[in-house]
Amino acid sequence: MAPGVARSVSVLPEPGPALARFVAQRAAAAGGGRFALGLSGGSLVELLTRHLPPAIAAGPAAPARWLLAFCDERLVPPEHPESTAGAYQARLLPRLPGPGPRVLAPSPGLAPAAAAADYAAKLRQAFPGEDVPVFDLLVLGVGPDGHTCSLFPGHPLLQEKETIVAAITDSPKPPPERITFTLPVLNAARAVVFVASGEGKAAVVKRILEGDEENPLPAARVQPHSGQLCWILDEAAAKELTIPVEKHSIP
Ligand SMILES: O=C1O[C@H](COP(=O)(O)O)[C@@H](O)[C@H](O)[C@H]1O
Repeated sequence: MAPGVARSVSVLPEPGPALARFVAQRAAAAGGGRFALGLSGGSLVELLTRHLPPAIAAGPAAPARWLLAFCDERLVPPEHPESTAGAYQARLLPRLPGPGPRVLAPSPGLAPAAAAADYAAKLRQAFPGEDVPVFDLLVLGVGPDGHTCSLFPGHPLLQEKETIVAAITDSPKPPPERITFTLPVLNAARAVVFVASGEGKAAVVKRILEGDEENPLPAARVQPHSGQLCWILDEAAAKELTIPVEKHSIP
């Protein structure tokens, strides 16, 4: 792990409520200012849809002050079941207290390169004066192969240092056409929280958190330059770890 990165690993019977509390706490800490939040898709959609609304209702975090963006998106119509933005807009947003967040979503119906350029332009407009958008919190998942967002092992996009949003047309995980935040955006965040559940993630979680690989997996390359890095795991995903972990608590 990169020196200077403050990392915590929490293991809980059910990560959902802990993740929701973490998001709510970071949002409340933004006080009266904007809270820039990036969400990933996959299993996180259901987790956040179920647990974030009650966590927000219980505290001072006001979604009206949020800027909500998506860390990656599959290039399918918004109503398609694989659309991350479509899933959150249909399932989570209606359950947040109004008025809801300002949402930055990729424009549908564009070819991959145009979709990436369009979303990057939206981000630059939302983060004026920042060469790389600095999110207050990015919520990331990790695939069994170690991918995060739509950054996949061995893919040239891992070397991308200039663009903030990139297009991929050969995703090994369907659908093939996607756009994704690049590592500069992920590593500029003030806080990053990874969530992984299930035995199927145990081996890759061990590789990421305990390995010291010459060619690190995408999720292992997320080392926020000056931010906080947290992992929230269930017991099955953590079962191969030998490093010290926080049991039943989040930072
Ligand atoms: O395809 C994707 O996969 C990752 C991991 O998903 P999970 O269901 O294994 O948690 C997800 O974080 C990303 O947003 C998505 O596009």
